[in-house]
Amino acid sequence: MLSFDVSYHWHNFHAHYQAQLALGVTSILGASGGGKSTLLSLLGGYIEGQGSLQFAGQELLSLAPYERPITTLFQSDNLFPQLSVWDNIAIGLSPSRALSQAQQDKVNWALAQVQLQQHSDKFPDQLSGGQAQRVAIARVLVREKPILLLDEPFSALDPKLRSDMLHLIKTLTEQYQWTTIMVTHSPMDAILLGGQVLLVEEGKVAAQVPASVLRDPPSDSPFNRYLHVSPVAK
Ligand SMILES: Nc1ncnc2c1ncn2[C@@H]1O[C@H](COP(=O)(O)OP(=O)(O)OP(=O)(O)O)[C@@H](O)[C@H]1O
Repeated sequence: MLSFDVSYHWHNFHAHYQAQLALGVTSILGASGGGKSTLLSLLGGYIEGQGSLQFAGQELLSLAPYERPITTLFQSDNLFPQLSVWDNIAIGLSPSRALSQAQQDKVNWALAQVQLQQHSDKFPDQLSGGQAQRVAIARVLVREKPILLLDEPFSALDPKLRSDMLHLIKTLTEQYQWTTIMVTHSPMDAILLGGQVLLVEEGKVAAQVPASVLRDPPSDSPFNRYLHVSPVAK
């Protein structure tokens, strides 16, 4: 269980997020400027908030990003351009990339999980956008952190690749029992991933529902405003 009760202030933007997230996937939806990325940055430790952030009984808010049981996957720029695919994954295990045999086996295993064994000697500028994100996912795999934060990681990909990636994240989250939190602008992505959905508005968690509710929200759902569904028309 990941639970948070965190406040953050930036000029006129006053946020106070509260929620409890079970294992599995949670998507974060909400209008632009509502505070989705700010919430993710607070969880990852990239900005400083006040309050409490607990995972499996441990308080995380006072920890630096690298001390938290968290990996973040950004929209792009997840890879080091001067390192090969192999080294980009190896660096998740050791900053020096001097790996034991067991660690090398793990890199190979992660490459196989994302089906990039043939590409291990390539460099990021030789990869497609989807391949680059799969390398970043392989690094998430070897790091073995139980919480994965995704900030619109697949929005630059074409629809087929995007749905492949979402399936991969869904499968890996179930297989490794991660707590995965993804910011997205697409209700369809949230439905595809399943799990829970948070609606973030004006710096608050305005609603938390199972993703399946988005298919046909009840007439009094706060999601209607966001989805542009008129309660009268329903
Ligand atoms: N460190 C910061 N620097 C600049 N703006 C900030 C910062 N922290 C918060 N804000 C403000 O916080 C508000 C929420 O922004 P945030 O990026 O979290 O929203 P969002 O829901 O992710 O939006 P979008 O969907 O457009 O990415 C904005 O008004 C933004 O200007």
